[in-house]
Order: sequence, then structure tokens, then C-alpha cells
Amino acid sequence: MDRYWKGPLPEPSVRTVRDMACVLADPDAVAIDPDTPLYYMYRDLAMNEEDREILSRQNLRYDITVIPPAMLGREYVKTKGHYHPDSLSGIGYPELYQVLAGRAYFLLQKKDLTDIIAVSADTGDCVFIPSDYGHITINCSDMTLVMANVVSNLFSSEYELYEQLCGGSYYCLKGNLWSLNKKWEEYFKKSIPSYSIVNANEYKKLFFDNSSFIYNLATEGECLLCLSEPERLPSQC
Ligand SMILES: O=P(O)(O)OC[C@H]1O[C@](O)(CO)[C@@H](O)[C@@H]1O
Repeated sequence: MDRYWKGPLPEPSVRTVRDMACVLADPDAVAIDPDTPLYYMYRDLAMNEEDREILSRQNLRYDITVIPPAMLGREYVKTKGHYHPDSLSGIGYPELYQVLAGRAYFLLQKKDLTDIIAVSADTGDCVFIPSDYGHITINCSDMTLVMANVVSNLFSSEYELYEQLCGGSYYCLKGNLWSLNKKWEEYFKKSIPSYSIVNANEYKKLFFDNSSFIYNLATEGECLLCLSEPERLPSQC
């Protein structure tokens, strides 16, 4: 972590194999101790008191998540997956990620499942999670994935559907094969559209200078205030 964060570091929250069993393609094929840690979430980071004040004034949180490479049965290690609720304006809270090291897929799925996108991101790339999209991050490489996010601290993530339907709408299996999770079809009683794979650079929904670190964007101006006040989002988002 020293390479990615120079400020005070709280203890991380950890997700283990046991925590993740309910969202895996084949939990029975995971031949490792259920207490094995899979990823580490360092939440609510601030470099100093001044930055903390700036972040909290905007109701924003900066986190860093570290996901070492692993296979869980046929599936690449991934985050559990969740949706965000709507803000008081009736618009869903969005989120912004940046890959600090490694490579990832961000599997975004619209709440009504009319749109499913796998955004492929390399070190330095930013990925915007639009309002109304659930998301999972997949470490599809043999490198440790380190990623940062800025998100509003005004809500709690919603895990129910991901848990109930055993993961997202697609699983990313060994060899980067994508496999439909049929439980979503059964739940929505309709066929699920195919996913599109998009490179983070082609993925247009960015509204800031994406050569910056998102920590600086959150603490040196107010261009990420729209993450906690989504009614301020630019129209293209
Ligand atoms: O809560 P999940 O689905 O495991 O995802 C973890 C990620 O979500 C966050 O809580 C932000 O939405 C990060 O701290 C972390 O990277």
C-alpha cells in the first residue's frame, strides 16, 4: 500500500471466501479455506485533516481496494457486487473508480438489465459507474489489482439481488470467457441482453480531466460533488 497511499491507513475491511460464496459461479469448486481473505477495502481515507474536511463537506469518501490475483473455481476473483439507491432528487448515486495498479473488468449492469457493459481498464484508467447501474470489479489478471474509488457517504450499498441471484448477470471465467448467469433471466422472466466489452478510453461517460488522480479531483475542487448530488451530473452522464 505504501506505493499508493502516503497518509494514515485504517485497518481494512476484508472479504473472505465465505463472504463471497453466495455470489460465485461454482462455490463448491472453491478448494480453499473459507476464511481465506480475498480482498481488502481501506475505506474513508484522507491524507490530512484539511482534505478530510473538504471530503466531508462534499459528503464524499475515498477508498482504496486491493485484490490479489486468485481463481475461485473457474472464476476470476471479483468484488461481491452491489447497486446504489436513489438520492433524494430521485437520481441514483453514481461512483468513480480508478485503477492504480493492475488490470480489471468493471461489469456494469443497468437495474432493469437493458444494458450490460464490461469496461476493461488498465493502470491509470478511470471508470464512471452511472446512476442506476450495479457493478462488480473483476481481477482478470495474474497481477494484484489496486483500485481507488470516490463515492458519496450518504447511502449504503444494496447487495440483495446479487446475493439472491448468485452474482452478477455474467461470470468472467478462466480465459476471459463470459458465462450468462441464468438466474437473472428467471428473475426478470425475459432473455438477458448480451454484454458489450468496451475499453475504458472509449467509454465516454467522463466529465473531468481523466489524467488526474481521482483523489486530487475530490480534494482540489468540486468537480466530483455530483457523486453525492447526482442532480448536478452533466447531461451526458
Ligand atoms: O461492496 P463490494 O461489492 O464488495 O465492493 C467493494 C467496493 O465497493 C466500495 O465499497 C465502494 O462502492 C469499495 O470500498 C470497494 O472497492
